[in-house]
Amino acid sequence: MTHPVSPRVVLVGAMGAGKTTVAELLATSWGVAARDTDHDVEAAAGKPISEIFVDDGEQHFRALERAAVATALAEHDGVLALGGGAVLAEETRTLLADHAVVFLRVGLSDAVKRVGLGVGRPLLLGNVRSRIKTLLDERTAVYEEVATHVVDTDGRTPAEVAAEIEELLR
Ligand SMILES: Nc1ncnc2c1ncn2[C@@H]1O[C@H](COP(=O)(O)OP(=O)(O)O)[C@@H](O)[C@H]1O
Ligand SMILES: O=C(O)C1=C[C@@H](OP(=O)(O)O)[C@@H](O)[C@H](O)C1
Ligand SMILES: [Mg+2]
Repeated sequence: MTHPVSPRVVLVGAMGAGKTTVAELLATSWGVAARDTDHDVEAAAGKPISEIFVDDGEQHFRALERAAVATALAEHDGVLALGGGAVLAEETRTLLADHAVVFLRVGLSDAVKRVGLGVGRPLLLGNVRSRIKTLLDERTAVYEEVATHVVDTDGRTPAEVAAEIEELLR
């Protein structure tokens, strides 16, 4: 790791992979802080993600997200969860290149079960299943590209996923 401050691990993957949930579990286990770029974006905008999309558009959300990721990578030394689309930005992929990055892999059917109606996730408006399928098809190769480790989450509890990450990074 070439940075004075760096997250112990950065979690990437699709909506419903469990990034936010597993980040909290890992951080608790390690006695460090969990941080989530979605929360940082909401704090910066002063409103929930769904409202940012409606009021300001996805492009504005992505700009706030790029800035939130860059700041968090530079100053957070705990566990960092990204939003599912953060890795679409080339700038973010470049910044991730010298970090420990775990791709939490989730298949279509578990992802659909976990996100429910998709409330709070504006990209899932409409048919949740077909939206997730499209996003998995478009993005899986990108998650693989940025990852230093891959962990399967299908049929496993968040605690099991967190335990595997601890083992991998031990
Ligand atoms: N391994 C898992 N098994 C079952 N449910 C999970 C798992 N991981 C997360 N969840 C649930 O799925 C939903 C989405 O999880 P979340 O952590 O917000 O995912 P992400 O941040 O990757 O979109 C939450 O309700 C969470 O409790
Ligand atoms: O995949 C995406 O483009 C998005 C994922 C969401 O985060 P989670 O992956 O934590 O749900 C959130 O950043 C926003 O709704 C867009
Ligand atoms: Mg999340």
